[in-house]
Amino acid sequence: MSALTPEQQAVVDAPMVPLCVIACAGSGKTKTAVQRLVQMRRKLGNARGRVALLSFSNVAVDTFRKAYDVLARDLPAGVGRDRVEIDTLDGFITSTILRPHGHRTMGASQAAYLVTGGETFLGGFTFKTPTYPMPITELNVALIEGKECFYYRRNDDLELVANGVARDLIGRLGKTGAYTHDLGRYWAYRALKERPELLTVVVRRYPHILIDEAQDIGTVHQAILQLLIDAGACVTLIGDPNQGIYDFAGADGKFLSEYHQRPGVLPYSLTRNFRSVPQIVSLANVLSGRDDVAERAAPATLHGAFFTGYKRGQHAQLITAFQGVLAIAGADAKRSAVLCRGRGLAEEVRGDVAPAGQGTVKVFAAAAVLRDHKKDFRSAFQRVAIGVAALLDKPPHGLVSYVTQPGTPPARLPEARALRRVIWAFTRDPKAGLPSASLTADTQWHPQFVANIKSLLDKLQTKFGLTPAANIGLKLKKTGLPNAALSSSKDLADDEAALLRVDTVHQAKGESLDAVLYMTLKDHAEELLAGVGTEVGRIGYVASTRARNLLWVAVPKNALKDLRPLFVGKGFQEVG
Ligand SMILES: Nc1ncnc2c1ncn2[C@@H]1O[C@H](COP(=O)(O)OP(=O)(O)OP(=O)(O)O)[C@@H](O)[C@H]1O
Repeated sequence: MSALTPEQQAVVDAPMVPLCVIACAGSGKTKTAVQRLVQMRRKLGNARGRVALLSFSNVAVDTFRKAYDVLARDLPAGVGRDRVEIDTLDGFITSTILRPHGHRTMGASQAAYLVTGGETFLGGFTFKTPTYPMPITELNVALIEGKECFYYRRNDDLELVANGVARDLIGRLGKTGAYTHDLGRYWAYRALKERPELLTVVVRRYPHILIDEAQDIGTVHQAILQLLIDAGACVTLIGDPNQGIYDFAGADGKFLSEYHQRPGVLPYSLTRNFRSVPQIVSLANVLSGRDDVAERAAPATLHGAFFTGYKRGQHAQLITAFQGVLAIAGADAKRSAVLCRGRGLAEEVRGDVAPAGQGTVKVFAAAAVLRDHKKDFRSAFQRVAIGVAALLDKPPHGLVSYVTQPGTPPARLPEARALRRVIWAFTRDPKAGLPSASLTADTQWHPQFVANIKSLLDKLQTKFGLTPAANIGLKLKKTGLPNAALSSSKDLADDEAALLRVDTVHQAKGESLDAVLYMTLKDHAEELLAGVGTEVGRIGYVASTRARNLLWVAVPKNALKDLRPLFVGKGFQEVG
């Protein structure tokens, strides 16, 4: 494992008191938190009491558990290395408070159990709204300055439910022992608040609690933590307030950002970004008003932050262009993504995504399979265009999309139509162009392909002035091709199925991606450019900071004129 930086080490070695660690994107919070856990365990020796390391997603918990298993092997014998609890915050609340003790507060005769909405008996648990009755699974709780507040969501708005009505309904359901995700936290809070002896037991068992991604702590979580803190728990928070994207759940990041103001809490910060190239770290600094440092040097391949326009309903053209650039930037399509602010847009875009390959020769090999096996000439052509662009030295921006999409090419690419004809001819011709997928891939298909693609590249140079890339020999290596007919290769069939992933930003939280295409509507882009003051701004910030090498922000074409100066002002370059 790589060495810790001095600022990471300072967090790990800090005294055994509550810490507030404010960290930038890509700063290695995971590594720091798990090393801190090991160090705490080491310092505690055989003392009774467990240390809890809590986060918000199962993926994060899994990563923590694996890392702890490895690191804990170095703990000296006799140290209570098993006295740790690694879980989600909700998992911890459920297993330590709600399941064993919740039923008493709920007035139930059996242990508390989760309901998710499909249970038939829930039909009797609804609340009135101005339109139609809502099921109790839609009822949410917040605790604002110690006061309970009940609400449900209608589209993007929060609608309040009268306290008396909500309490009555929750109480009735509670008597059956059932709780929903949201109500589970509420009952756990009430159990701790109403039974001081229970609070004492929990704090004695968990005197130290570390919380990662602490910007996501919601209001009921906060109230539970406050009770634990008041009863003597030593709580450390690690997170990035600029990545708080659960405002709607009452998590506005303030609990984290103001935590250091409390007496006895020591402030720490992590300011070195290990994930992104310097250009993307600079952009993140401009957006967040921070001054973080890029640990990585700029690579020789295409990288940085770009913006471009797209026509509504024509996502395919944009995504094809992005895929063309992925190959040029050496980004792995499987570790890249198209990200959207909301689920609706993600679904709309998902319908349009073209297949992605891996490595330039594989792009062509997959094209041959698509043509000969699936008779899908269009996709084969698209693949060939992507592959050809990847073999050129600085291909003109937008080359792939202008070659593959019908329509008038721009003035700066007058040759796009003629190029289209040449690449089509190559795609269709198994003799002088893309060899047949029925040939043995490594011994027959590959040599013929290399000869034909080289003569295509010669033609592109003499006719269109397009120069082949310098490392062409390397790019045309046959690595990964099987000693069997191409069309029988399972690997390639899998590649064909592999789509460039389209997700919401929320789904990509915590990830590192080679390249990100953040697909926006005008207001999403405006808020991204305005910084991290709003939730949509922070969603844009999270999307941008997932990118290791390449970030494209796409806006509807009709918004481009208004937004161009703003993008340029923040340091983005325009695609093409
Ligand atoms: N000291 C270090 N030396 C080298 N690489 C490191 C170091 N610390 C962290 N990293 C690497 O930095 C990358 C980012 O780390 P991580 O995913 O934990 O970031 P993060 O702080 O959780 O980011 P975000 O909040 O943006 O999701 C990982 O690839 C990790 O291995």
